Amino acid sequence: MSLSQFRTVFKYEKTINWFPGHMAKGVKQMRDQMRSVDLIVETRDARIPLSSINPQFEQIIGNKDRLVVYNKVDLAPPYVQETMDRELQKRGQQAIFTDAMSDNKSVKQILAAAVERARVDPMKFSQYSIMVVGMPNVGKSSLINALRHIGINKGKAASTGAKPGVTRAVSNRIKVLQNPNVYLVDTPGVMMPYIHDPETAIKVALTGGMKDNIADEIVLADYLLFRLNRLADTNYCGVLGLHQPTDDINELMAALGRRIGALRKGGELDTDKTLRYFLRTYRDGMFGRLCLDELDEASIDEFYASASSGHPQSRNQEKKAKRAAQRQRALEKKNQKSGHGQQRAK
Ligand SMILES: Nc1nc2c(ncn2[C@@H]2O[C@H](COP(=O)(O)OP(=O)(O)OP(=O)(O)O)[C@@H](O)[C@H]2O)c(=O)[nH]1
Repeated sequence: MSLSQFRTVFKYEKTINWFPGHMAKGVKQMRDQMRSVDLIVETRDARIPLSSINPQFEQIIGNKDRLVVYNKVDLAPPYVQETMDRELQKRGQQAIFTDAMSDNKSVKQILAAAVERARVDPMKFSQYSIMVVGMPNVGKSSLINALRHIGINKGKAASTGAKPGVTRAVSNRIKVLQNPNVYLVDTPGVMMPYIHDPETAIKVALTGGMKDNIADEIVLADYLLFRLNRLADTNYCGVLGLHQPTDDINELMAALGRRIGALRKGGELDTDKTLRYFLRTYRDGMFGRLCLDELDEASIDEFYASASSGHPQSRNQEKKAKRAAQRQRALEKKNQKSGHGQQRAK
């Protein structure tokens, strides 16, 4: 079968939601501290320039001065920068594109923007405060560490990690520059309380924005395969050692499992190991620089139109989301308690 005969739509109806207690608490802390902050750096993931926009931040940020930072540009194709720069300008927003891990020059632009603003107001010169917000795992803490290193040549101040949800509370102020004195506040990654579009949730999970056990990994892998084929990007065949592109995730798993030797006793395929390998290969950027969102003008306009209408959430969905969040919090509390209990019993 050739690429032109492959699926053109991805059928999946279930939405995936992840809004644990620390996020609800984080939102409250952000709101409480908003008044003492001069600038919001809203961080997004350049691989999913639209899906990493959390409309909840609109309510939190309000009219505060905002800088949009698209991080992880090293993993996204260059057209993301051109397109989103133009689209944000149209909407009166300033965007900066960064690679927090290996491009200090890109990160420095955030300091330059802060200095420019602090200079305008002498009152702010001695103390200019920035709050860094964004969805989980977009690289907020990595950016803060990079800024601190560039600004005052000091080491890590914020914990980072490949898994989402490393930062669990709003941090104390972290100094990143002297004269003007610029301080940053790190915040926990915040997900939308309810993601109404299943595809958006899959993209966020695929790029590492949700805990792995929240989403069904086979669905993530199947979606990734679908996207790679839709992009007509068959680079994955070479990377994974496949003879030809396929539209069938089970076929891909079987071939890949054999190739990497992910087999259980008796020669049965170790699906979990193979899935993890496939997802990790993508997340490490081995398939090339890919954008999972459609960035044609019509899709972008549609996204903003739907976002500005408040992503209509039915009363039922709203109630469902609240109940899911409550259940998640209760489960976390229970796990914490049983964890303490086990520690005491040791
Ligand atoms: N390739 C690439 N990886 C990055 C970049 N920035 C951060 N990372 C990686 O992305 C992962 C998440 O980074 P963090 O800085 O912990 O993300 P965070 O937004 O603070 O995460 P939460 O604690 O979930 O809010 C880590 O494995 C980082 O090494 C980047 O610009 N490029």
